Amino acid sequence: MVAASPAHHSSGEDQSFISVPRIDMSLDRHLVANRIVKACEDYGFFRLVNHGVPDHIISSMEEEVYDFFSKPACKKQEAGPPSPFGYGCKLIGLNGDMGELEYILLETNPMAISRRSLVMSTDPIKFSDAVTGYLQAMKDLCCKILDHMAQGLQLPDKSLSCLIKDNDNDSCFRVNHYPPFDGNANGNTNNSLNCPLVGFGEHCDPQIITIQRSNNVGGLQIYSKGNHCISVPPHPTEFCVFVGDALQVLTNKKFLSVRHRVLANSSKQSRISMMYFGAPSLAASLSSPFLPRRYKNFTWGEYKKVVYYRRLGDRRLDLFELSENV
Ligand SMILES: C=C1C[C@]23C[C@@]1(O)CC[C@H]2[C@@]12CC[C@H](O)[C@@](C)(C(=O)O1)[C@H]2[C@@H]3C(=O)O
Ligand SMILES: O=C(O)CCC(=O)C(=O)O
Ligand SMILES: [Fe+2]
Repeated sequence: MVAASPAHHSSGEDQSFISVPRIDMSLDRHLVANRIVKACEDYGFFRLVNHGVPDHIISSMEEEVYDFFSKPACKKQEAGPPSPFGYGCKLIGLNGDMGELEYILLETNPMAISRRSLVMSTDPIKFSDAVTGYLQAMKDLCCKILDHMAQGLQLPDKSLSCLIKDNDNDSCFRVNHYPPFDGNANGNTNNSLNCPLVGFGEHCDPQIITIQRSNNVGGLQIYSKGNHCISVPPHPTEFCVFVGDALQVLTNKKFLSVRHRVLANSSKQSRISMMYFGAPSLAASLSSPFLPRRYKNFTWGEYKKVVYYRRLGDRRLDLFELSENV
């Protein structure tokens, strides 16, 4: 059991009543661009409606996900351990972080997906079609969001989305399953203080942006600039967008990556989340057009190496900051 002791909370109370920005992508382009920029400046996070992703793309992907997670443990383990891709249970990354979840982490290139499908499903073609379809929709949506951001930030057209369109982009895809919480059946004897159980510990995503979709079960919390903890209600048709570390660097801190976590015991139902992490190629420089520069010069590949040697909750970007008077 992974209980969140008060020492792990970087925030005070849960400000559940604060509502996070909700952006309607079908509105006027200029309005959407400005709202996205404002949401990223204020929260590093927003919810997206009228995003244009067809229902059948989402439902085919979800069907495969439910099929996979309902297999017996020994079958799922054939797709693991994660290195970092593959099936994992409770252990997150290589440095001892634990959570109350199981997950699959996948590459996004179609060749890798079809290879992995062989161990993920008894119908590998159906599995790989569903994943490829979902990932293409996420890539398109990611580029659309980044184009709006570039417009709102008055950057050259496509200057952010070209990082994701690059054939060598390093985007990845994670599906998390937080099993239903049952205090007794889990042998959960040390939770008598009613401590929240951590499904996925507090962290920032390292990439440019993350596009998340969850089923209708809650648990996600984000930390606002003032370090207030905000519970994000689940929604069956919306996506959530998170600013990641790479975008913090590219915008020279105009946007800050959003710290977030998932509590596992807020419901007796299974929670599923599907996370598309949009990342540039390993060779891409993260240098910002905004001056004066707050970060050293480094590539996504250099940053990623640091990420994988660190603990989940570490503030990894601090290592790349330029001191104020340089
Ligand atoms: C503990 C870790 C897991 C992680 C790599 C890391 O060393 C630190 C960042 C973690 C994270 C968080 C966001 C994504 O879920 C993820 C895939 C990523 O890119 O960075 C995970 C990594 C992982 O699970 O391997
Ligand atoms: O399950 C969620 O909604 C968030 C998971 C998460 O933060 C991650 O996979 O990086
Ligand atoms: Fe995350």
